Amino acid sequence: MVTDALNDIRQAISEIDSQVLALLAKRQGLTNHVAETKIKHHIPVRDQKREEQLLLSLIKQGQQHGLDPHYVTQLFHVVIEDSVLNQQAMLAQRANPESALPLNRVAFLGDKGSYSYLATQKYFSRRPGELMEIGCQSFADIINKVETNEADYAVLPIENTSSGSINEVYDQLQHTHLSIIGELTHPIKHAMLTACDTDIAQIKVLYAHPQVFAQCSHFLAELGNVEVKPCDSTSAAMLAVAEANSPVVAAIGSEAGGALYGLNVIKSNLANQKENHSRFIVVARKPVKVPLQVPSKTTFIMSTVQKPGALVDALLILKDKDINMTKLESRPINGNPWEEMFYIDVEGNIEDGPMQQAIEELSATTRYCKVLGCYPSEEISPTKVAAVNALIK
Ligand SMILES: C=C(O[C@@H]1C=C(C(=O)O)C=C[C@H]1O)C(=O)O
Repeated sequence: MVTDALNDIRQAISEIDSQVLALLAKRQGLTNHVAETKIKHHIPVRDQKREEQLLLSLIKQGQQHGLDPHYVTQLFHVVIEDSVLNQQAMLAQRANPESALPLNRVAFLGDKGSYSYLATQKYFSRRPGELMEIGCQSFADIINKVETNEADYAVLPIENTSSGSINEVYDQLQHTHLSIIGELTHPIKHAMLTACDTDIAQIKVLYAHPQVFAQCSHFLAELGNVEVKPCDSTSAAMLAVAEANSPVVAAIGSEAGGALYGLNVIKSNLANQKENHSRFIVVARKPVKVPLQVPSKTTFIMSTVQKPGALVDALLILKDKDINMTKLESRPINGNPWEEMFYIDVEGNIEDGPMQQAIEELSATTRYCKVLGCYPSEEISPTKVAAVNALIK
C-alpha cells in the first residue's frame, strides 16, 4: 500500500525528473547552436579535449554532491554521444539539402517491434521529415523496395557482436547499385516474452529469428525440452505469441518490441554475451556527401587477382596512406567457385586526397573495386578521462 508520505516523495522525484528533462532539452538546443558555429567556421564536430575537461569537472562536482564518478561518467557519456550524433546529423543534412524529404519511406526487416524497426526509429528520430515504415519479409525484398522507388531508404543489419556478420546482407550488397549513406549500432537485449502470466518451466514452444537463437545458444542448451520454432523476424515471433495467447508459448525479442504486442518479460539477458550490439547500415539510391568535419567511414568491395599475396598488396595500399581498416569480410562470388569478394570498411572520407589515391590504386591493381558508400561514422567511442581512475581510488 502506497502511503501519503511515499506519494509526496515520489511527486518531488517526478518534479526533479521533469526539470532534468527540461535542462537536457535546453542543453540540446545549445549544442545545436554549437553545430551552426562549426558549420560556419569549418570546425570538426568532435572535440575530445573539451569532452575530457567537461567530464573531469563534472566528476569533481559530482563527488562534492556525493555522486559516484562511474555514475556521472556513464550518464554524461550518453548525453555527449547524443549531442555528437545530433550535430553530425545536422551537418550531414546541411551538406545534402536535396535529401531532406517531408516523408522518409523506410524499408526494414519484419514489422513493428523487430530490432530493425527499433533501429529505424532511432536513426530517423534525428532526421527531419515523417517516417513511413515499410516492413518486409526478406533482405532481397527490402533492397528491391528502394531500387524500385517504393522506399527511399533501407535499414539492414550487417553484423552482430556475438553472432558475427550477416552474410545474406553482404551478398545482397554485391548485386545492387544502392549506396550506403549511414550506419548505426543498436543494443540487442534479448528477453523471453509471453502473452500470459506464466513462468519459464511452463514453456513448451519458443519462437525466434534464427540469428536470435544463435545469440542465445547457451541459454537454449539449458532450457531442455522446448520446441524451437524459427521465424522470419523477431516481430513475426512476437505476433505468433500474441496470437497463441498461451502460457506455454514464448518468443525471444526485445522488451520494447514485446510491449507493442502487449507481451510480458519473464526472463531477460538471454544472450551469450552481455554486451550484444548490432550494427545496421542505411542504404539509398544516391550516395551522400559527408562534410570533412564529420568523422566518416568508407565501405568498398574488391576482388583480387589470383596470385600469391594479392590481398596483402591491396591492404598495403591502405597502410601506405595511413588508412585504418575497421572491418574485412570475405564472401564467395556467385558463379565463380573459390573466388572471393572482399568487403572493407575504413575510417575516412572518400573526398580526402589519400582515400581517393588509395581507391585509384586499388582500382588499377585489383580485378574489381567498387565504393559502396561514404557515411558519417556513428560509432562514438566514449571519451576516456585518464584522471578518472585516480579520482575513483
Ligand atoms: C557541444 C560540442 O560538441 C561536441 C559535444 C560536446 C558536448 O556535448 O558537450 C563536447 C565536445 C564536442 O565533442 C562542443 O564542441 O562544445
